[in-house]
Amino acid sequence: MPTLEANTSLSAAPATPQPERTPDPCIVVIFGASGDLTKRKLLPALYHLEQAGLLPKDFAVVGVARRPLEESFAPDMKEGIVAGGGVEESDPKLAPFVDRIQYHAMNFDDPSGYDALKTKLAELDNKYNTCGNRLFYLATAPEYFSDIVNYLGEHGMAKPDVETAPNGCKVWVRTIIEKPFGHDLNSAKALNDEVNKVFSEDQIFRIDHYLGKETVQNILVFRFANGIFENVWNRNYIDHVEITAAESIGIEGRGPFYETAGALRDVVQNHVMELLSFVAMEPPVSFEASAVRAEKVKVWKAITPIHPADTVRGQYGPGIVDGKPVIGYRQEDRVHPRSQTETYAALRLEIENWRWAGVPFYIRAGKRLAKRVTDITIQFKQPPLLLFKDQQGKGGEGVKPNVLSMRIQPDEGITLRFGAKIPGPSMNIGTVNMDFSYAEAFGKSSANGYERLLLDAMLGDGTLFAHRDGVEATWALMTPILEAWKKDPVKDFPNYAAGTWGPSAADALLESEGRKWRKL
Ligand SMILES: NC(=O)C1=CN([C@@H]2O[C@H](COP(=O)(O)OP(=O)(O)OC[C@H]3O[C@@H](n4cnc5c(N)ncnc54)[C@H](OP(=O)(O)O)[C@@H]3O)[C@@H](O)[C@H]2O)C=CC1
Ligand SMILES: O=C1O[C@H](COP(=O)(O)O)[C@@H](O)[C@H](O)[C@H]1O
Repeated sequence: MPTLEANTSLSAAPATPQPERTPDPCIVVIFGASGDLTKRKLLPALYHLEQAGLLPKDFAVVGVARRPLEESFAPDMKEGIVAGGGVEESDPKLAPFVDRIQYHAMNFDDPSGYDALKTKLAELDNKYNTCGNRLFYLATAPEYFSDIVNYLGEHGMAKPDVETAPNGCKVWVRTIIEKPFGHDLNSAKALNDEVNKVFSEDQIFRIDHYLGKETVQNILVFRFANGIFENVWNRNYIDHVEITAAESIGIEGRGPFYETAGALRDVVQNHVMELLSFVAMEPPVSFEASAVRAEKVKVWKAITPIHPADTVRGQYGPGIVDGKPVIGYRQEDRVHPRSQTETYAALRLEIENWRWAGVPFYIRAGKRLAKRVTDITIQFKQPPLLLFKDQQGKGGEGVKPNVLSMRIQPDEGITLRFGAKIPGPSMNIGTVNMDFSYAEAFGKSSANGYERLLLDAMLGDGTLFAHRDGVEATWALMTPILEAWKKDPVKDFPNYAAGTWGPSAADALLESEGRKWRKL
C-alpha cells in the first residue's frame, strides 16, 4: 500500500527528559525482589531513570524476598539491567548504581522480618541520606498484598515517623501495588478496604504498566492536543472501534498464576479497559489525577452490561509460532490437562452516552496468537454520498472507509488510511496511508513503561495509576462474564491453534454485524 510520509521535521525534536521532575531522596523497597518482574522490568527501569538523571542523588533500592540472596542479589540485578537492553557493562553510572542495591531476606508472613526490615531501612537512611522516604513496591503474588500491607501498618512503617526530615524535606511513605488487584468485584472491594485501612488513597499507586507506555499516553495527546481529530471522535463519524492486545508468547512458565487468571482477568480487566477509557473518555478539565480518573470511571460506568452472547472464549492448542512448533495450553507446566482457563477473550460492548451510543467496541486479547501487536483501530463511517461507488473493480480498490490505527506496540505509531485518486485518465481510487512512526520521529526508546510510573510514584503523581473507583468499575463489568463462563464450561477447548488469530467464533462476533477484524 502506498504511504505518504508524515512530516519528518518531527525528527528534529528528540524525546527530552524532564530534569525538573527529580524526586525527593528515597528508598525503593521491592517485595518479591527475586521474581521475574523485578529483574526483567523494575531494576532496568530504575536504571534508565538513573541514566536520564531523573533519580535523586540520595537513593537506594532494597529487594525483599524469601531466599537468602544477600551475596547474589545485586550482581543478578546488574545482569538484568544489562540484558534489559541499551546498557553496557562498562556504563560508568552502572557500578555506583548497583552499589546502592541491598537485599533483605524474610518471609512475608513472618512479623519479625518486618522489625528487622524497619531497622535496616533506618540504617540505610543514615548511610544514604534518604530522609525516611519510602516507596514500597508490592511485586508479589496477589495473595500476599493484604498481609504485607497489614504488617507494614502494624510495624509502624505505613506512615512517616516524622513529618519533616532534619534537612527540611517533607517525609512520605507510598506503596505501589501490582496487578491483578482482586480477582472479581468482591475481592477487589475487600482488598481496597484492607489497603485503605492502612494507607490513605493518596499513598496508594495501583499500577497498570500500560499506562506507562508512551503510545498509551499519546492517545490523550493525539485526542486533546489536536483540534482536528476531536471533532470527528464520536458516533456521528465513527462506525466502530477495535482494540487488539495480541501476544505470540504463551504463559512463560506462569502456569499456577495463569490457571487462576485467564485472559479476561490478566489483560482485559486492566490493560484493555485502560486503553478503552483513553479512547472513549471526555476531555478532563485538567491533567490532574482526580480529573483524569473521574472521566475514565464515567466511561466504564456507561458501558452497558456485557451479554455472554457478546463474548468469546478461546484456548490455544499446539501449533506453530515464529516457524517453531509449540505445545498447547493444556500441555504447559502445572496446567490442568482439562483446564477450562481461557487464553483468549473477545467482547463486543457499547458505551451508552452522548458521544458513543450505538458505536460497537470490539475487543480481543490472547496468548499464542499469530503475532505480538497491540492496536486500536477506529473505523470511520463512509461519506453520505458515495460519489465514486461505481469505480469499484474498475482498476482501483473503490471507496473504503477511513481507518485510524493507533499502534501501541511493537511498531509504535499512528496510521490514517484514506482513498486517493490513482494517476491516470479514470477516477480510480486506491488506498494510501499517512503514517507516523515513533522510532522515525523520536528515535527508538528502551523504556518499558515502568520508568514513567516509578518516577511518578516517587513524585507522588497518581494521574497514571488506577484509583479505587476505577478498579471496582472494571471488575463490575468483568465479574458477570466470569460468572456466566464458570456456569457454562466450554466443550471444544482447545479451540484455536497456537500461531493463529484465535477461535473462529471471534470472527463470527463481527461478521454477524457485517464487519471484520482489521488484518494486523
Ligand atoms: N512478570 C511479569 O512480567 C509481570 C508480573 N506482574 C505482577 O507482578 C507480581 C510479581 O510477578 P513475578 O515477578 O512474575 O512473580 P514471581 O513468581 O516471579 O516472584 C515472586 C516473588 O515473591 C517472593 N515470595 C513468594 N512467596 C514469598 C514469601 N512467603 N515470603 C517472601 N517472599 C516470597 C519470591 O521470593 P523467593 O524467590 O525467595 O521465593 C519472589 O521474589 C505479580 O502480582 C504479577 O501478577 C504484572 C505484570 C507483568
Ligand atoms: O500484565 C501482563 O502483561 C503482559 C503483557 O505486557 P506487554 O507490556 O508485554 O504487552 C502479559 O504478557 C502478562 O501475561 C500480563 O500479566
